[in-house]
Amino acid sequence: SDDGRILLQFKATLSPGVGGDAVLATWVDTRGPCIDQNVSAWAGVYCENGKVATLQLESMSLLGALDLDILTGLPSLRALSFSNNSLEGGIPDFTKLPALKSLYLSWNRFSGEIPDGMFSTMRALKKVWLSHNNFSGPIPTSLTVPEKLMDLGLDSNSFEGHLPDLWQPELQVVNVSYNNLEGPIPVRLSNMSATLFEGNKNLCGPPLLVSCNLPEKHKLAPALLVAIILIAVAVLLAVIALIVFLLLRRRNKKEETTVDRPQTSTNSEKIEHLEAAADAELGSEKHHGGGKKAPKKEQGKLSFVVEWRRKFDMQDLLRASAEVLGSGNFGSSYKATLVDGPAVVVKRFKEMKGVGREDFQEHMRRLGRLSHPNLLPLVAYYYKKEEKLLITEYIPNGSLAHMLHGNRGSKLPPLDWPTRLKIVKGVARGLAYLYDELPMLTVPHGHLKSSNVLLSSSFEPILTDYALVPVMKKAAASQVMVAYKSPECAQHGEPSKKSDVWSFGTLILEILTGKFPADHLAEGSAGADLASWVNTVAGEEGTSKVFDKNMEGTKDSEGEMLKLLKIGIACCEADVDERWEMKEALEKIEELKEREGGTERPLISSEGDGFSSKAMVER
Ligand SMILES: Nc1ncnc2c1ncn2[C@@H]1O[C@H](COP(=O)(O)OP(=O)(O)OP(=O)(O)O)[C@@H](O)[C@H]1O
Repeated sequence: SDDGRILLQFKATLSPGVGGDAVLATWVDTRGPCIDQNVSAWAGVYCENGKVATLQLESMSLLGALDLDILTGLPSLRALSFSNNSLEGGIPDFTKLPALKSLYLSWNRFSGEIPDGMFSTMRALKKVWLSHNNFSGPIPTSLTVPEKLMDLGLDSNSFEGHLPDLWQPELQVVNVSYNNLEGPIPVRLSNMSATLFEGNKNLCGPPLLVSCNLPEKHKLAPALLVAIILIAVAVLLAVIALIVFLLLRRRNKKEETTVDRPQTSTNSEKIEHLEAAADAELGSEKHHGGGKKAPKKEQGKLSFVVEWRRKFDMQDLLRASAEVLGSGNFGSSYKATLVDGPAVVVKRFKEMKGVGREDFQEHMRRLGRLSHPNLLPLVAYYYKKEEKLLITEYIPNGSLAHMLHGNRGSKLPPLDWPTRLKIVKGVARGLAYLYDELPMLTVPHGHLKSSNVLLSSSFEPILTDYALVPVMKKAAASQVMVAYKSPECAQHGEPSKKSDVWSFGTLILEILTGKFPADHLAEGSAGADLASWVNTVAGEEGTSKVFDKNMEGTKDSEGEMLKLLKIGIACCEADVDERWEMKEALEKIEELKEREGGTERPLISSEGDGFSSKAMVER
């Protein structure tokens, strides 16, 4: 095909580093990239209506300069991402692709000035991410031309001069932090979060706390100033009254829904949800008369992000025997055993309303590309405006939460020290991988807790529910993770790059003490987290009193256990600046050893181990 030929020419211009060549190895000239209307056989290439629409070549260690000229032969191309590579040279010339909607060049080594008029013909652009490069010079003023612009990331470069008024009606994020900008922040940008502007030595004015020292002649006459203040106060009061009114109304509504929906889902509820989804699917097909318009028809289908052993569709899921696994903060999970097939887990999300189809799809593809032994791979997703499902493999051994807290009275032996250490190491490796692969996310995991750590038959930990913050409603994202939530999230709702480190620290302490973090929150007062408990008990009664009494295999390993305890406490450092980075925590953990010369615990077989996933109760 034409698209295939062009992409192969483009491939010849790329130089991938270690690992990246595996992706490009799937680009081979047999049938071209778009095997079906909307499916591509080439990794990183996504098709719509049989034409290449998206190129997402992220984290492939691509080197050298980027030449986009060949891509002008792909008229349906709408999104380009080269994030997290080692590309260098000046900004690639994308102006010959005027239909582009998204351009991601973050986390590379691009440098030099960007021509001021470069964006003046790019009217379709919605997302422009140039963060974490070495761009310099002024911010191009033509960035005000794309009037649908929603996200603009210019942070962590060396842009200098004044910040132009980049305001646009659709603009949601404009991040210019960590540059060399100066002067006042344009008034229309002043209601955005201060973190988007920090790290510039000479930027001033709201939302930053630094006021601009205007020259004398610009200072306002005192009477005028008083009038302005009075008006501002009046407006503020009106806004507060409106917010209180809206909040009260929302709370009333919320109370109604909580009464309506009991915490634990029933099987019939699952059927209802899945049926609703399928109805919607069939409905849309009926509606569009057998699919004259292909993009509409695709809406109700499962989209696979990985080549899976056996493909299935919505109908197969409905025919599958189902079992409710639980209902968490994000939504409910069901185990569906496909007719003559494996079991999968269907997770239905309730807090993803309002996330656009393109954003959702783009992020799911990003997740589909991840591959690490300690991460549960995403298999497929289902997108409808009112219904979002994620499908993963079913892991029969249950979760760490279940092994640590749910096995009293059952025949399962408590986890011994070498197994606990193995779990901590695996979690650390999975997290570090997420940090490497998704540097564009502030919180790469975002939902780490013991019920989201599943265990393989050899007790290798498998993380789930990761990297979903970008597709959550903002309010929902900051509400979840109650017991593992870092102080900066709990108090200011401002997550940092180290927020996952806090959750990880809490998890380490949970693994060592056998205590459930939420039990400590229940005790009430501020600072009532697991780390504070550990600190208090260790101080008053000695560290040996902290460890889980049921933990075996600890002979001759007290020194190593104590080191891990200290690592857990260091990760739970309240001061974000003092707290370790993920990388540092991983390095320290890799150095730890289990007891030498001891006997290995017998492994529990993965089949018929006598506990049903139904019993996985969250306390
Ligand atoms: N792929 C899976 N295989 C086996 N068990 C799973 C799988 N995914 C989740 N579970 C288990 O099913 C139960 C419910 O999971 P779910 O993710 O819905 O809720 P949660 O993890 O308790 O809360 P949250 O929604 O906040 O993540 C948990 O005990 C979890 O360990």
